[in-house]
Amino acid sequence: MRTAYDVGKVRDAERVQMARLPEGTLMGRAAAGLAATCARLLGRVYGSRVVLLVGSGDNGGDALYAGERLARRGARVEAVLAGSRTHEGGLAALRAAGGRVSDASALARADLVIDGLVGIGGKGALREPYAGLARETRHVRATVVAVDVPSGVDAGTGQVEGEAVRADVTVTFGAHKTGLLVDPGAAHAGVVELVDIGLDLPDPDVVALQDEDVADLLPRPAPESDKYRRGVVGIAAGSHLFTGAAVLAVGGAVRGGAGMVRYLGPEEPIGLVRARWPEAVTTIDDPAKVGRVQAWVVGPGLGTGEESHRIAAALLKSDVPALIDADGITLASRDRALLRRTAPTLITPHAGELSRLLGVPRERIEARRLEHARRAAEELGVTVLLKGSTTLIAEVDRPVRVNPTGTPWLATGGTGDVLSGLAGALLAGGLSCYDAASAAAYLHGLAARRAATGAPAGLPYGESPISAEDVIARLPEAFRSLIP
Ligand SMILES: NC(=O)C1=CN([C@@H]2O[C@H](COP(=O)(O)OP(=O)(O)OC[C@H]3O[C@@H](n4cnc5c(N)ncnc54)[C@H](O)[C@@H]3O)[C@@H](O)[C@H]2O)[C@@H](O)CC1
Ligand SMILES: Nc1ncnc2c1ncn2[C@@H]1O[C@H](COP(=O)(O)OP(=O)(O)O)[C@@H](O)[C@H]1O
Ligand SMILES: [K+]
Repeated sequence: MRTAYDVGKVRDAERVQMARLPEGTLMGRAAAGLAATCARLLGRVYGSRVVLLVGSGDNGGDALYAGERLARRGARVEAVLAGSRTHEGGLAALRAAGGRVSDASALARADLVIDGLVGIGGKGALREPYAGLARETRHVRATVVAVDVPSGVDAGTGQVEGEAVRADVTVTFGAHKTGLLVDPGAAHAGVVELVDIGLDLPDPDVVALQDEDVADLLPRPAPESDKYRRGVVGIAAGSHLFTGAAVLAVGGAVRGGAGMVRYLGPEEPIGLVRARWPEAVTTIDDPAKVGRVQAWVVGPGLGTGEESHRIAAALLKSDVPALIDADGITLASRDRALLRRTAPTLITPHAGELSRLLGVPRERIEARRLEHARRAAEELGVTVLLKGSTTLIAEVDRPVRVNPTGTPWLATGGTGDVLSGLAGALLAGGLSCYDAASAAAYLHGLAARRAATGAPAGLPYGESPISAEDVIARLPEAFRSLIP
C-alpha cells in the first residue's frame, strides 16, 4: 500500500525530528537523496549541465545542496535565483563546489533542471518570476526533476492554480504528499520517488492500494460455495431509451464474480440483456417480483422520470447494501430521502453528477477532487467513489483511497456502467462499500489498460481506443493477474 500525508502532518513530523537531530540533518538527507536520483537520471554526471531553479525557502535550499553534490562530481551547475532571498548555506556550498549563479537563459543549455522554486510552503498560484520560470521548463529538452512537489501544485490537495512545473520525476521527502497522488497534481508529478529522511508518521490521510492489497480483498469461492452464498446482485438499469447501460452493467456484474445477476427493467433492455448475458435472470418492471438479492445497483440509464423514481425508491428501501449511479444520483439530488437508508450505500458519481448532489460547480470539483469527495461522504453519510482522471474513494473516518490503475482511454461512454455492475457484484460478495468500490476501480482500471495496450497477448507496442465491452472482456485477465 502506498500512503500519503497532508502537509500539516509532514510538518509536525519534521518538527519532532528537527528538535532531535543536529541542524541541517534533514536537509542533508533530502539533498543526498535528490542528488542520487539526478545522478542516476543523468547517467554520466561529469560534464553534464544542471540548472537549479531556486526559490526563497528551504525547497531552494534542497536544490542548492543537491547542486553542490553534483558539482563535486564534475557537473556544470548553474543556479537561477528567483526569490527575494536565497538559502545562504546552500548557496555558499554550491559556490564552494564550483557552481555559479546564472539567469534563465541557462535553461536552454541544460541536460537536467532541478525545480526548487517552492515545496510544501507554496501558497496559491505561483507569482512572478516563479510563474515565468515554471512556464519555461515546459520548453526545455532537459529532464525536469521537482524537489518535494512540482512548484505550483498544492501539496495538500493536488490543486493547480495558474502555472505549474510539469516534472518528469518528483523526488519527495519523508512521505508522499496527498497532492502527488491526486490530479491535476499527480499529472504534474511524473514518476514520484520517495526519499526516506527518517520521519515518524501517524496514520495516512490518503492511500493507494497495490496488487497484493486488492488480491487480499477479493472474495474467492470456497469448495462448499453455491451461487447464493457467493452473492446475488440485483441490477436496476437501462430503459427503452438507454438499453446499453443495462447490457453493460449486467456484463460488469457477470464478469465481476456475482453468484447470480438479477436484472430488473423494461421489456426492451430485457431482450438485449438475455441475448448478450443468458446467465442473468430477468424481471419486467416490478421490484416486488424480484427474488432476494444481497446488493442492489440502481441507476445506470434508468431515466429520471416519475416511474424511475418509483422504482429507485422501492429498491433503496431494502435493507441490503446499494450502489447508486448515474440517473440514480440525479434522482437522489432531487430527493435526498433516497440516500437515507438503513443499509450501507455507495454512490459512484463523476464530477458532473457530484456537482448536482452538492450544488457546487463541476469545474470546482474537478480542481479540488479530494476536498469534494471527502465533503460528499461527510454531508451525505454514504461512501463516495468519485470518477474521473483520478478515481477517489471516500468514507467518513477512513483515509481516502486513490485508485492507481486506469488509463485516459477509459473516458468513453459506458465504462461507468461496467464499473457499477462490477462494484455491485463485489458488494453482493460481501465486501464493504469502501472495499468493493476500491477493488472495483482497481480491476476496472487494470482491465482497461490491458484492453488499450493489448497486453499481455502481444508485444506492448502502443495503445488503442477501447470500448466499454472491451473492458468487460478483459476483466477475467485482470482478476487472474491478482489471483494467481
Ligand atoms: N522542514 C524540514 O524539516 C525539511 C524541509 N525540506 C524542504 O523544505 C521545503 C519547505 O520549505 P519552506 O517551508 O521554506 O517552504 P518553501 O520553500 O516550499 O516555500 C516558501 C517560500 O516560497 C514563497 N512562496 C510561497 N508560495 C509562493 C507562490 N505562490 N509564488 C511565489 N513564491 C511563493 C514564500 O514566500 C517562501 O519564501 C520542503 O518542501 C522541502 O523541500 C527538506 O529539506 C527536508 C526537511
Ligand atoms: N481522464 C480519465 N482518465 C482515466 N479514467 C477516466 C478519465 N475520465 C473518465 N475516466 C473513467 O472512465 C469511466 C467513465 O465513467 P462515466 O463518466 O460514468 O461514463 P459513462 O456514464 O458513459 O459510463 C470512470 O471509471 C472514470 O473514472
Ligand atoms: K519544487
